[in-house]
Amino acid sequence: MTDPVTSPTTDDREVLIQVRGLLSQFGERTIHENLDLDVRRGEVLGVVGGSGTGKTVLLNSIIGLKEPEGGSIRIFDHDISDMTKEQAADIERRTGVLFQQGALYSSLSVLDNVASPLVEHTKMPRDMIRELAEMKIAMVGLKPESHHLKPAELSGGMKKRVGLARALALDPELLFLDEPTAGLDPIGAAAFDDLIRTLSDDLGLTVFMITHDLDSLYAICDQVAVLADKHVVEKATVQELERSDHPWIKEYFLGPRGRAANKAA
Ligand SMILES: Nc1ncnc2c1ncn2[C@@H]1O[C@H](COP(=O)(O)OP(=O)(O)OP(=O)(O)O)[C@@H](O)[C@H]1O
Repeated sequence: MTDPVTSPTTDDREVLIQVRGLLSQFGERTIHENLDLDVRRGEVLGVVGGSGTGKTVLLNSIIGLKEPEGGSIRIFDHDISDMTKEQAADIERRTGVLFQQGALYSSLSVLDNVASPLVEHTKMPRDMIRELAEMKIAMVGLKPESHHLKPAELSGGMKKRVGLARALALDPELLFLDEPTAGLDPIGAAAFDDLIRTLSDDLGLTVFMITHDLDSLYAICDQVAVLADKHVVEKATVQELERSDHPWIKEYFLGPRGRAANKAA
């Protein structure tokens, strides 16, 4: 089995996220126990696991929305349990998040949604904020006609793109995506995969992406972390995982859907 922490052993890129011995609980229920994970700069990491294995709880723990019951999490080399307000704000600025449901402000236009992190975190003049927001909207492939639309007037794919534009508003180094292609048709999902890969290549982004979408793993992920048995059982390339002996991984990659995704890749 591949060691989730040290694989690949020759990789000396900076570790942007380091999780050690994570313990996550809700009341009596333990979701994570002894979970270790490293995410290195420039990596596009897919996070997979059965439903309810704690992928979103892991994301929320890393970005500080859920306090761990034990273990440590370092992000940009800061221990998240021991940060000043300034350090926390700095990390927030360097991090973009696309939540599963997009989490757009329903009363704000597309332009104002994308501008909102710039308004909150910078002192830039209004004109400059507008210009930057327009740039991000173009970057995710949306036309200027979308600027004044409200979220209720957008398709699922457009909402995801607006959420992504907002996540990119502050030029983050690290991007978290929670099931970005869920709910998209296969063509929309493939287009979104391409967009994420292009952005990560062009901007040198490090990506932490929760997904159930095997096509996305094959299309864009350098590494895949598998959550099972309350921890990361393997972190490796998809090609390495195809040879894993772990029963869930075997079923996932070598079952009918896995074989189809492999063929298509
Ligand atoms: N706020 C909460 N209070 C109590 N239990 C919670 C809370 N948030 C999550 N859980 C539980 O933690 C477990 C892991 O949830 P999580 O959403 O991380 O799973 P997941 O792997 O992302 O699942 P899916 O693939 O279905 O989205 C689930 O059993 C869920 O019910």
